Amino acid sequence: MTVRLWMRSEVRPTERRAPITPADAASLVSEGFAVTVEESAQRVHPIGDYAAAGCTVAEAGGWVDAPDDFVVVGLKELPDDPSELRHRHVFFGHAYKKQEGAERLLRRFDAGGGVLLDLEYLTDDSGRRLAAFGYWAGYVGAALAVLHHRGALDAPLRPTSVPELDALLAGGDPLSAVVIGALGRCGRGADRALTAAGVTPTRWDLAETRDLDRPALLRHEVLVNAVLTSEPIPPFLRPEDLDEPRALRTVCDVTCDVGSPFNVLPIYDSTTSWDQLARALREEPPLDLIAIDNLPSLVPLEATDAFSADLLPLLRDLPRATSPWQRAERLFHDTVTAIKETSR
Ligand SMILES: NC(=O)c1ccc[n+]([C@@H]2O[C@H](COP(=O)([O-])OP(=O)(O)OC[C@H]3O[C@@H](n4cnc5c(N)ncnc54)[C@H](O)[C@@H]3O)[C@@H](O)[C@H]2O)c1
Repeated sequence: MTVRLWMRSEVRPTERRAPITPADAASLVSEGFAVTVEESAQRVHPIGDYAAAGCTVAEAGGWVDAPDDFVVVGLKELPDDPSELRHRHVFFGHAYKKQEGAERLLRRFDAGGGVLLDLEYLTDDSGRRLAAFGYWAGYVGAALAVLHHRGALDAPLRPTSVPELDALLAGGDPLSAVVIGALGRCGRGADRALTAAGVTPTRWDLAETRDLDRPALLRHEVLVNAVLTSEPIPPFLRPEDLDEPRALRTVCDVTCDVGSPFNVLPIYDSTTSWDQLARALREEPPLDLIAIDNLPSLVPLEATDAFSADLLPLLRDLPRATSPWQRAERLFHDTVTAIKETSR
């Protein structure tokens, strides 16, 4: 049976990324998938490239009326309507950590008989995520940290590209930087930006933070935090550490776990944004924080291409319902069941 995919347009006007590139859509079409792509005013790849790849073009928001067997693929949130969701949807639902609106979203699926196959929970057998934007998030986070530190960046930020950022990073004054979570996706991306800036960072991962040396951390001018932890660990910096002697002037928290019990940087209480890039945590000596939670959207082309390359093999496996898809579906059903039981 032909698997029919429907790539929807994103609701957020600043979201230029897409989960599937035209080239990867062409591969799917050549392998027997039917791929429909909605028009979008802001998507980084033009709709004509998808049409040329053999995709059917539909108007923005048309997925709502698509036949039941379509698998609807997107990245970020769905619009508030319809109230009942009857398709299988692949996107980042942000629905399993008690986020705002999570229960309402899951109830919409339950009411319509649809299923959320959450991109964040497509994992291999060891629990590692298979499709993620981390590399370019870390790259952009470190690039913003360096450029802000050098006074070379003005808000509001606008989507740009890696060659443009590389050019801005090249040739500035040397600085000292530490990346924590250096071996992960974001950490490796941060390393790339720092290298482009002529900086060889101190690279810390699990082994180097086991016996945390905070004074050593504070001796760096720039900190890029890129850890992913699923258990509470001692914070890397606490508010009182900021009043110790320090060279540290700029913190970029790529992890952005503000408000979570796993937060390793409980030195701030709200994120920054494209409009307000940085916030002062201390005045004398200064210490600025960057904590932007949609970093990869700032390099939409590179982020889209990398993500689609991750997602393509998973989409190919969709008809066979391989274990990542089974786990994602089980998580959805288990969570919906738990919600219904607690509200009984
Ligand atoms: N701000 C954004 O726009 C954005 C975008 C994508 C990802 N993220 C976030 O960035 C974080 C990292 O994501 P990732 O894909 O790079 O994860 P990852 O799993 O690839 O890497 C995380 C790294 O952190 C390390 N780590 C874990 N605990 C540590 C500790 N106590 N000390 C030092 N290192 C430790 C791990 O060993 C690993 O190398 C996640 O929280 C993710 O949600 C943010």
